[in-house]
Parts: sequence; structure tokens; C-alpha cells
Amino acid sequence: MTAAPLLRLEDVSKRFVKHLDFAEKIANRLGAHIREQVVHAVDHVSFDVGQGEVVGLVGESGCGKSTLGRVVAGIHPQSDGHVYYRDRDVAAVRAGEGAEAKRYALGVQMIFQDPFASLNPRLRVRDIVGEAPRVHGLVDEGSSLDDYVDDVMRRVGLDPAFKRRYPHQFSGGQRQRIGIARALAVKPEFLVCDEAVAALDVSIQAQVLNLFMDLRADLDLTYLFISHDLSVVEHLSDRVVIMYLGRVVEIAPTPDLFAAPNHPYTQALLEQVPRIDGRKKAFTPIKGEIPSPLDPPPGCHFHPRCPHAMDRCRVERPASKPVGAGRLSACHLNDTA
Ligand SMILES: Nc1ncnc2c1ncn2[C@@H]1O[C@H](COP(=O)(O)OP(=O)(O)OP(=O)(O)O)[C@@H](O)[C@H]1O
Repeated sequence: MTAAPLLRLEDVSKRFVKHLDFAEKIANRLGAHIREQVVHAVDHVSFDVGQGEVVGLVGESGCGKSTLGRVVAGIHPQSDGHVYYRDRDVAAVRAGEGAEAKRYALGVQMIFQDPFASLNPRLRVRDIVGEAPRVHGLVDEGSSLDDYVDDVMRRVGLDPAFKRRYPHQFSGGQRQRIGIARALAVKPEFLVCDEAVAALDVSIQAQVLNLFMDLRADLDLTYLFISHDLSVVEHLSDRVVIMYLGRVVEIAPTPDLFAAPNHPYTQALLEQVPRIDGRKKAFTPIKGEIPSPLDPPPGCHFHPRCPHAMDRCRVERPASKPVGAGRLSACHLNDTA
């Protein structure tokens, strides 16, 4: 990576405590010894994202992608570790509550999978898009909020003539464009897109992915693009970060990752990607169930599903080590090669 990091994650962890439900509390009164459990949703994650870069964050459901995205966007505080933005520790910046905190809060925006759930159904598009710029005084003196909203709508391919409509009056793809417009309206520099096209039909997905790329070029945006689907990030990302059960297992420039995946988990994920070169591979689901993050396997979390697992993998967590230019992988096999 050549660009200076805009975002840097250093040993970031996020734990959630799963509190006892009513039945479990009753059972405890009757003598059971059920204890609160801790989910290690994100487990010592480190990587950076350069200014103007698109980093794809990929892994199966429950591996902690959304949680990490929310930590980056400042929605969840991390339990441990540091998040640096423009080389400033975000925890300190946010505690300050001054102009720098506001710059971070507006500068890093999140776009969600389900625009319908994230858009207030009682607000017209004009207010959904215009509310934050109005509150934060982002509209230049001498121009109107309506003009501001019209500009943002045009930028995402929405006709401003429809700004008095409500979200339910739009299609799924258009609603996602409203979500993108709402994020862009505060002039962000970093977008965290969490499964932002997963709910859309394939043809609409392609249009929205193109929009993201156009916006990147026009506005010099940086992206953390979260998806369970490697094929979604293939044409979009400069680099890909692969997560498994809360941990990063591999980081690589996108072409290198697709040409020669290093980690057995990445190899298994790639086996599932339908290729567009006509030589469509047979669909081979990854062997075994994803273990529970409440009780992850010791050693390498992937070892119960790994075809190459060795004794060491069952007891020792593999460190992330360089495996080529700009590449890291956390697999004991690399020590035996
Ligand atoms: N607020 C929360 N409270 C308790 N546990 C949580 C919370 N948010 C996430 N988790 C747990 O953390 C783990 C990681 O969840 P997360 O949603 O980050 O994964 P994901 O990879 O984004 O999966 P998906 O694509 O299914 O959302 C899961 O076991 C999930 O149940």
C-alpha cells in the first residue's frame, strides 16, 4: 500500500456479554450454575486503510464483520486496542467533543444492508437527506437546503423531483441510493458499507456497485466494504481482509488473493465463488459448521474445518506473518513450507 493510512486498527477487540435470560435466572435460583457468557466478536484485529483505498472485509455470517464496521464508524466502542484516524487515537478524539470529534463523526459514515430499516418511514427524502447538513450547518450561506439536497440526490442518480416522497414509494435500489445520499450529505471521507448490496437483485447490485466506484473517483472517498461474498468485493477492492470467528486470517492485494489464496479458509471461500470465465467451478461448501463464537475452538479457530490441520493448529494460535509483498496470513502451514 502506498497511500498514508487514513484508518489504522491496532489490536482491536470487541466483546459482548450475553446476559442471562429470564429462564436461565430462574434455573439459577433452582440451583443451576449458568454463567453469563462472553462473545469475542472481534479478537485482536490489526490492519490499516489508506487514503482513497477500498478495502474489502469478507467472512461468513457471525465472524464479526459488522461489529468491526461499527467500531470503525464509532457506533460501538472497542473493548481493547486502538483505532487511529489520521494518526489520532479516536477514543481521545471522541472524548474531546470538539471540532475534531465532529469531524470524525461526520467524516466516517456507515451504509447499511437494509435501507428500509435504516430510513425513517415518516420522513420525506428531502428531510432524510437534508436533516444532518441543516443541523451541522453544512449548507453554504446564500444557497438553500433544497438546492443542497437536489445536488446530493443527483449525485447518487435520484431525480430531485421525487424529494417529497417517502421511502416506501421507492424501489429497493432507489432506497439504497437514498441511504447513500444521506451518508454523502455530510461530506464524509470514509464510508463503511455493511453488506450494502446484499439485499438487492443482482442487476441492481451491479448498478449500486458502479455508483460506489463513481463516487470514489469523484469525491476521493475511502471505503471499508463489508461483504460475506468474495465476488462482490473482487472488482471493487484494492485489498481484501478475510475474517474468521473474530480474527483476521489473511490480508492481500485483491488480484494476489484471487490468484493464489494463502490461508486454507480463503482457499475454501474462493472455491465457493462462481467464476465468470465460463469454467464455472462446482459449488463446494466449506466442510463443517461455523463454531460458536461463545466457545471458539482453541489454537487456530479454523482447525476443525481445515483439511490441512496439524497437531499444532489445535493448540497454538497462528500469528499473522508476511507471505509476500503486502500480504499477511495467519497459518502454521507457512512455517513448515
Ligand atoms: N449487540 C450484540 N450483543 C451481543 N452479541 C452480539 C452483538 N452484536 C453482535 N454480536 C455477536 O457477535 C458475533 C459477530 O456478529 P457480527 O454481526 O459482527 O458478525 P457478521 O460477520 O457481521 O455476521 P452477519 O453478516 O450475520 O451480521 C455474533 O456471534 C453475534 O451474535
